[in-house]
Amino acid sequence: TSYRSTMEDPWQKAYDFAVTVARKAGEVIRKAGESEIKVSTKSSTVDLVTKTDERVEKIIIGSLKEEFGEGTHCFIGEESVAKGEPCILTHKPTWIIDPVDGTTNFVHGFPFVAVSIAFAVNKQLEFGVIYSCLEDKMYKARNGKGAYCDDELIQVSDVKDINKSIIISEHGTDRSPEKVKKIFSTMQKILCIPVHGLRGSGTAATNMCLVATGAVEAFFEIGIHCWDIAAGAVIVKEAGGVLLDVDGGPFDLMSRRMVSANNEVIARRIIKEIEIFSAERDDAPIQKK
Ligand SMILES: O=P([O-])([O-])O[C@@H]1[C@H](O)[C@H](O)[C@@H](O)[C@H](O)[C@H]1O
Ligand SMILES: [Mg+2]
Repeated sequence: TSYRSTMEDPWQKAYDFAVTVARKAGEVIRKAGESEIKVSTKSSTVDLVTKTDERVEKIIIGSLKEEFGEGTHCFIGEESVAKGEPCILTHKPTWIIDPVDGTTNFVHGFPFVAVSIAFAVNKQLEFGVIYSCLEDKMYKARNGKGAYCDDELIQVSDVKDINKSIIISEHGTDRSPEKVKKIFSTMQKILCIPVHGLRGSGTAATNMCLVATGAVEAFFEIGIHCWDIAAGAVIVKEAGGVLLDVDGGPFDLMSRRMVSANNEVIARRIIKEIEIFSAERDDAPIQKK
């Protein structure tokens, strides 16, 4: 019976629903990109936000609340947190949402923009859905059940030789000279290992899908947020990849930093070159004004 299957697989319905909502959200973003986009800024003059980010987050969270009930599920959404909602992962079923990952791309018409929806229970990520809406590619993965792009199983690359790899990194939105210097110093060292190439799509979510499909060997960044990487973390892991902290320790979703790679050999080789700088944790206590 459906009751029994629900009991055996309690989050399948949520997973399927997330895919539907992500597709719907992506359609809204695609349409919005066809007309004029009004841009505001957040943490810095290059940290962009648009009405579409806010509208799409409302659509996603609204649909999820309607389906799963307000009190029982928690929500961490990029634009809700920007407006002062808490960003703390508890044991409760929690949705982690980036309505528009790659807002700068969206504003400029650079063709990589993604909707990222992840779901965690007991602080463990259960599934992740990333809809790369301009390419019309639906990436998804459930814990223990493999990773897919448009219903085809995906796998990380089997390259172990760093000299034969492509690595992705991003610059983020903090442009303080000391941090930018470390970012470029790291990139220079990696480029000169040498690797085949350095890339960046402008969205962390899409970057992680590129690791998952084997198009690149690794993606790392300091300064990202949990909503940029939560869905991607499940997709990379289920595609056979690994996640680590930039210091080689275990991956921590709220730490604002991460290395995702096809295997541990590549991950640890990259980690050797990373110049770490500080980024305040996503779950740091909000400072009283
Ligand atoms: O602001 P947003 O476009 O949702 O997310 C950004 C993108 O993922 C970008 O690739 C990464 O470099 C930034 O750190 C993120 O903030
Ligand atoms: Mg983002």
